[in-house]
Amino acid sequence: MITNGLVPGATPAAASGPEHVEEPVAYDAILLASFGGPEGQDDVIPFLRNVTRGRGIPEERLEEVAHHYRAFGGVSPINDQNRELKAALEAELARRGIDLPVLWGNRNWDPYLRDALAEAHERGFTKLIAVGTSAYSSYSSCRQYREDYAMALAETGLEGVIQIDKVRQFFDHPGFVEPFIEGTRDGIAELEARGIPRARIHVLFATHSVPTDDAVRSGPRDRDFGAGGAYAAQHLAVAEVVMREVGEGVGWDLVYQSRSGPPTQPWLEPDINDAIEELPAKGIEGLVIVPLGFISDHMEVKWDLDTEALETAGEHGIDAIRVPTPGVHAAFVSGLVDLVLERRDGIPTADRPALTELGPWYDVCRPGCCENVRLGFKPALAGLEP
Ligand SMILES: CC1=C(CCC(=O)O)c2cc3nc(cc4[nH]c(cc5[nH]c(cc1n2)c(C)c5CCC(=O)O)c(CCC(=O)O)c4C)C(CCC(=O)O)=C3C
Ligand SMILES: [Fe+2]
Repeated sequence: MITNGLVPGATPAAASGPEHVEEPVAYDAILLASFGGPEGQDDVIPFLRNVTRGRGIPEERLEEVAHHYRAFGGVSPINDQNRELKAALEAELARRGIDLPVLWGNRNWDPYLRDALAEAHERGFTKLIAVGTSAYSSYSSCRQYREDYAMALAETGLEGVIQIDKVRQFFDHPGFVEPFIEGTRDGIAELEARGIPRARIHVLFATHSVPTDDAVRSGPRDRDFGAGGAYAAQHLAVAEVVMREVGEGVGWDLVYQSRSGPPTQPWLEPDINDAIEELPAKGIEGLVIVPLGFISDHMEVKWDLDTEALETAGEHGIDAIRVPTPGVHAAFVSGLVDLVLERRDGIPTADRPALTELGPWYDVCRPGCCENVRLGFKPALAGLEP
């Protein structure tokens, strides 16, 4: 258990992290913002059209993804997971005596962000703090949320009436990382208990692939994070923290999953299945898959990892374990509440917990953060433009 907000031996809020804190704001409510997913077979195609409108996703890819949802009765697990997260946040807020209602709205399916804003307006709320179910920086995980907040305000005519701020990207917040540390420790221990020595165990940290064009533009325009941009750098930094804590003598890599888009468009690689195929030649017998890019066990986890990647491992004679996502882990829920409070109270950067030298991340995104050149410029909240 992390007690002081920092993993022992990990880097505290580093002087090199961004110095960027906003004034305190008396928020009226929390806006839990998520992706959304279908809740029955009839929703599958309309949902996929919502997600991919204007994106140039090939028809075959849509059919393939529709099949994943169909295999689960047309119901994405993500909605129930968000209902549970909302209830857990409410319970934690009540436990701490904090009077902040939680509203829930999605980018791509019912209940939509615009529904949550309409409810906020009815209840007389004018200052919302958004908590997105997305920890890292990239167009899909940062800017697209901010564009959709702006669009939902425009759709409801509430521009200038309701203010929406967001908590920082929380990839290196202890509440998000601790469940992965625990899961990785347990996964390695379980494989050892099955008789596999540490030298023959490998850890693959899995996250969603994104177009390399998006990856290089992730994070602020004026900071250089290397080839995969802030997106890859943040994942690598968090994976290093996890391995430093519990991975002594065990090898690891960062790998990608759920690639979409036309085959001509480069996306981040290697794919997790390709990486698994290489493991037997390296003498690996046991594999721990850490879904580092994800908050809950939604379809990308249930299908791409639990169905496909575990099958690939089995085909190659590798004993594999997929560790849990943060879900409603107590540390994660309480960390999200801490993120809201640090923002509400304007806690200085130096007092904000962050386990990597990249953070604590910005309250307000810097100019050009997480741009998408393919889709062009769209207005976004909670960032400094242009
Ligand atoms: C970085 C990232 C995250 C992690 C951050 C975060 O969590 O926000 C994420 C999460 C998710 N992605 C999800 C579902 C989908 N993503 C798609 C398409 C895409 N994802 C992309 C990126 C990401 N996606 C990208 C670059 C595309 C190409 C189209 C585009 O440029 O936007 C498509 C269309 C079909 C396809 O192309 O695969 C679907 C159905 C669900 C819901 C799962 C459920 O229902 O349980 C979740 C949580
Ligand atoms: Fe996605």
